[in-house]
Amino acid sequence: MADDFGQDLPPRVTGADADAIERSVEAALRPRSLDEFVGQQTVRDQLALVLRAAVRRGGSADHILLSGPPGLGKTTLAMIVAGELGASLRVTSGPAIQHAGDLAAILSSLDEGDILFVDEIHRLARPVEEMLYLAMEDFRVDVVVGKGPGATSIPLTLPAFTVVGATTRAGLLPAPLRDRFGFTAHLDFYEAADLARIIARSAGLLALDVDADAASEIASRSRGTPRIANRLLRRVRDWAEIHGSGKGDLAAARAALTVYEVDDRGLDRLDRAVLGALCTRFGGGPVGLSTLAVSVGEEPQTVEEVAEPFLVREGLMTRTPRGRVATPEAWVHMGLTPPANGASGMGQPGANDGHSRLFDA
Ligand SMILES: Nc1ncnc2c1ncn2[C@@H]1O[C@H](COP(=O)(O)OP(=O)(O)OP(=O)(O)O)[C@@H](O)[C@H]1O
Repeated sequence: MADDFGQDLPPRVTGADADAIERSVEAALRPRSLDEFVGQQTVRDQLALVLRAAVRRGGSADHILLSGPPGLGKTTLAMIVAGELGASLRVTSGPAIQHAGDLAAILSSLDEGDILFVDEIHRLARPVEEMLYLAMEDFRVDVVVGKGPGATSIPLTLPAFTVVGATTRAGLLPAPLRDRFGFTAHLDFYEAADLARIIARSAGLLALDVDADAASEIASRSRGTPRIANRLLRRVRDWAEIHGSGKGDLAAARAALTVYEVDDRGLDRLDRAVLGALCTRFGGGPVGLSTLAVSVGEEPQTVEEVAEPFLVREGLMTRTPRGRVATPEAWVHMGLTPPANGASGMGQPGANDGHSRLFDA
C-alpha cells in the first residue's frame, strides 16, 4: 500500500486495535500524583487532606465518589488515590458486574487497604448495589449458596478497603449508596488556562515542541475537557509531522483542527449535527432527547452525556420540560437565522446558508 507520495504506508489500524492504541497513549499521559494533576484546585486540596489523614492514621481512606462529565480526570484521580496511599487498585465498572455473586467474588479477593475503583457506578444492578453499600458500611457480605428453600447465607468478613466510585450521573445514585461515601467531589469543566498547561505537559511527554499560542488555540477548542485536549494535541502532532515542520505552532494547530472538523468554539461533528438537526429539522425545538438522538444516528446516552453538557454550558442549547431547545446563539453559530419569535419556531436557513455549512463540515 502506498500514499499519495508513493511511500509505503503501514497497515491501517481500525476498530478495537485503534481504540486500544488511543487508550494506551492516553494512559501514558495520565498524571501519577496530585501534584501533577492540573486544575480542579478545590477537589485537589480536599482530596489531599483526605489522603494525608488516612496515611497518618495508617488505616484505609473513606470511600470516595467522583462525579462529572467524561474525560475530566475521574479515572486518573482514582489511580492517584491508590498511588498516594501506596495501595493496590482493582478496577471494575457498573455494567461489568452483572450479579451480586460477581461482586462477592471481587470483594472476597480484596486485601486490607485495597482500592476498588467502580467506574460508571450509577449503572450497577439493584441487588449488586445493595450488596456493595452493605459491604462499604460493615465490611462484610452475606454470600447466598444454593437456590430455593435449601439456600443458605454465609456471612463473609472483608478486609477494610476503599471504594472509589466514578459517575457521570451522580443524581442516579440511590441515597443509601451515595450516603456511604465519606468524600464526594464534583469535577467541573476546565478553564482554558488549565487546559493549556495540560497540553504543555502532554506535549513534553510526547516530545512535541508546542508553543504557547498553539497550546492556547488547542485549549480553547477542547470543550473544557483534558481528554479532548490531549486528543487534539495528538492530531496536531500528526499534522505537524506530515505537513508541517514537525513543530506544533499556531498554524499547525489551526490547520489540524480544521482537518478534524473542530470549529473555533470547539464544536465537533456530533455537536454540530445535534444543533443542525435541532434547528433545521425541528425548528429549534423543543424536541425530546430520543427523537433528537435518532435524527443524528446516535445513542440518546451519547447525545445526553457527550454533546449536551457542552452545548448547554456554551449557551447553545437549553433543556426544558418539553425537550431540547436551540438558543438564538446556536442559530447564529450554525449560520442560520433565528426564528423571529425567540429560541424556538420553524426557522428557515438564512441568507448565509448554514445548512450547507453543517453538511459540508
Ligand atoms: N487534571 C488533569 N491534568 C492532566 N491530565 C488530565 C487531567 N485530567 C484528565 N487528564 C487526562 O485526560 C485523560 C482522561 O482522563 P480520565 O480517563 O481520568 O477521565 P474520566 O473522567 O475518568 O473519563 P470517563 O468518565 O470517560 O472514564 C487522561 O489521559 C488524563 O491524562
